[in-house]
Amino acid sequence: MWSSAVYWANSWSSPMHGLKGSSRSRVSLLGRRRLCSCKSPRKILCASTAPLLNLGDGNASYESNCSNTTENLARSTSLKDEANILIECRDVYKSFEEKQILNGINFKIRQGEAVGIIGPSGTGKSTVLKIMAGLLAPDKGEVLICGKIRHGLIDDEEITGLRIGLVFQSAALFDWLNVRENVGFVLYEHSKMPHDKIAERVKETLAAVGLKDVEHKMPSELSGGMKKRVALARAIIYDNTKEEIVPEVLLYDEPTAGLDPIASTVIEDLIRSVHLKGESRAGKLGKIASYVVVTHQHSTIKRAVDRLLFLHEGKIVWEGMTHEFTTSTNPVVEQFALGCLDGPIKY
Ligand SMILES: Nc1ncnc2c1ncn2[C@@H]1O[C@H](COP(=O)(O)OP(=O)(O)OP(=O)(O)O)[C@@H](O)[C@H]1O
Repeated sequence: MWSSAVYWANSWSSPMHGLKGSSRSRVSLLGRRRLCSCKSPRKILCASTAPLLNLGDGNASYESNCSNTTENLARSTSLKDEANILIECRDVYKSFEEKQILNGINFKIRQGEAVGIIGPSGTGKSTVLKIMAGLLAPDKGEVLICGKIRHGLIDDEEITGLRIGLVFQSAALFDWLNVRENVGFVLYEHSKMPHDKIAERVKETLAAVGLKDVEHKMPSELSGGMKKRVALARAIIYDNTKEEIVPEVLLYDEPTAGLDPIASTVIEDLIRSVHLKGESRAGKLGKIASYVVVTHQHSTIKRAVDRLLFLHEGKIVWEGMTHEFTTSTNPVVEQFALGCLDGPIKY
């Protein structure tokens, strides 16, 4: 049976920011094992053994052009299909001290979906990702992983069969490790692959995100866009010597924040493309998995997302396909889409 695992696909700002108590102590165990001396926690990985994905028929191809980027996954995903729900939030509430952030949110992430979470700043989008990833527990409500209620946080032993990766917003690659060690982290920590094979996988994965000859560089020597690509490589690297690749959902928190339009396009296309490939030792293509992107950028919504959830005042107030977003007559969505000062959203 596959095991579930939540990992820090990419710890842009400190991954421990916002974590308290047991979560913090568990996550703080992340560090070098072979790369440093501490022991790794049972099921928490620092980067992904992400299955790179196909669209189910094994023949899916990805064209990185403007016209078709939002359509492929949408076609393969029927919203009426209640089967294959990978993650579900049921009536989830969360507050921080006196402040009520989530007020009973409900949504499902199905196999193969590319979902965006949008909404005003401070409305709780990152909190939703952390709850989905199991880094924060809801005060009330349930999170179901592959139909099973998750009772605890990331080290829940009961959930099997799905990996959940969280890709943080700000570039905080481990600054004491070079690019090879950062990208290969999960393989050094959690696989039996020999180091020379890991180095090969790192090289291949860096090539997949358009980088070469950077393995020996330190994060401080990289531009912001390069750091994001390195972090993406760390999120998608996987052990291809295994017979099976564990299905996975990747959660991206503002992956294009702070990038120029062209660098954003590169990342958006990478987010799409890395979900369409992947092969295990047995030559099996990776299982279709899904991803969720929290973003404020229109280009990211258009290029990297098929379905949108709009979060406002602690609730999902609108849900629809990306192309419906700009034509919605929901006043909250309309105001947000047009960037108007007048409307129900108050700043
Ligand atoms: N660990 C925490 N402790 C206390 N307050 C928190 C914590 N995490 C988040 N918050 C608060 O919860 C609210 C929602 O934060 P969150 O980061 O989820 O919003 P967001 O919608 O992702 O915001 P943005 O779009 O600006 O990134 C904010 O007011 C934030 O200050």
